[in-house]
Amino acid sequence: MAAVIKKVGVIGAGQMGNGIAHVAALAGFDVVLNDISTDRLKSGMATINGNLTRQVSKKAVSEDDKAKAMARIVAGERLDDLADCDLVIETAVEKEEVKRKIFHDLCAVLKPEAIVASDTSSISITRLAAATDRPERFIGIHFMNPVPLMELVELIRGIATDDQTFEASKEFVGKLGKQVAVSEDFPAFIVNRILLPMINEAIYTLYEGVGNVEAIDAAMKLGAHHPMGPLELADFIGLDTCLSIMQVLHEGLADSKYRPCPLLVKYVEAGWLGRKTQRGFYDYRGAKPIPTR
Ligand SMILES: CC(=O)CC(=O)SCCNC(=O)CCNC(=O)[C@H](O)C(C)(C)COP(=O)(O)OP(=O)(O)OC[C@H]1O[C@@H](n2cnc3c(N)ncnc32)[C@H](O)[C@@H]1OP(=O)(O)O
Ligand SMILES: NC(=O)C1=CN([C@@H]2O[C@H](COP(=O)(O)OP(=O)(O)OC[C@H]3O[C@@H](n4cnc5c(N)ncnc54)[C@H](OP(=O)(O)O)[C@@H]3O)[C@@H](O)[C@H]2O)C=CC1
Repeated sequence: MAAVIKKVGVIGAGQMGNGIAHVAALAGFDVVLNDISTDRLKSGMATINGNLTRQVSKKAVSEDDKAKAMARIVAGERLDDLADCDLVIETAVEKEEVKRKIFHDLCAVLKPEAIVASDTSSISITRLAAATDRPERFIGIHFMNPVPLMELVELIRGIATDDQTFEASKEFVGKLGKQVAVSEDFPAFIVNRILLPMINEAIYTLYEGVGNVEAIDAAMKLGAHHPMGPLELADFIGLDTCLSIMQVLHEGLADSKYRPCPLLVKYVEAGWLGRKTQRGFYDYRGAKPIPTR
């Protein structure tokens, strides 16, 4: 029988972490949101409040449900605050060494029967599971951005993930009102295996001067009916995350077709990570985004 999940811990209060806390609380789960930074925790809570307020104004959520959801989320600054969670989802930066350290420290305080999951965009679930004391209760639960709006969640089993963990995770995702796509544990899974090479190619198209930022985004929005242009989407995802995913694909599949575009590397080195730092392929500091190339 699948384990019963009532209390969910979320590690990392960035764009994915606050989105996951938002949808879990709205679905009736008790949530503990954790981050190493107190400021990030505060801004994560404020973002959830703002997004719920927007849903109330659109009549997608009632005032009462918003208040109940906010009351279900507790901000916890220490990993100890997650000790009695039934499921903990890690959504810290896309860096394997950071995630491995989190899992090591988390497992020391988390109740043994709890499930541990990662929202990683690309990193091997089997390898991350090996950094825990419970590889059989470890799984990839990969949400899409923006979490409150996107319908899909990928579920990725590591080599040791047991059936109870998979079933409990599937049931949890269903309770959030999302659809599951099951992916094998290959670099970047399904969505990012397809999406990120497209984004990387758009950056090469810019790098080689085939088109400027506006032309490339307009081409894919109007010519292929994508809701966002690939460069706008890269800024939305975060250029650091895009680069990490391309590096995992390049190293994991050892194929030069996944070589990260040098221009993407340059933007990340400049600290121009997209919307989250106010500058990427667009500059977001003014009233309207301005292309940076
Ligand atoms: C990198 C990875 O590992 C995996 C990934 O996630 S890859 C990224 C996947 N995501 C995508 O590809 C997103 C592509 N973009 C889109 O689908 C759309 O642009 C979008 C859904 C994000 C926004 O759509 P839009 O029509 O341009 O925006 P906008 O009009 O501002 O908002 C649409 C609605 O969403 C709501 N909304 C926007 N952001 C929201 C949020 N964070 N929370 C709640 N509601 C939100 C708005 O209130 C609005 O509601 P109504 O339709 O009721 O008016
Ligand atoms: N962006 C996207 O579109 C998607 C991203 N993902 C994945 O989700 C994860 C998070 O991405 P995203 O939310 O965009 O990134 P963000 O940069 O928005 O958020 C990451 C958060 O984790 C915090 N953090 C860093 N180290 C730790 C730690 N040791 N303990 C607790 N918190 C920590 C960061 O704090 P600080 O800034 O202070 O370092 C930050 O608040 C990544 O693995 C990413 O690949 C999955 C799906 C979509």
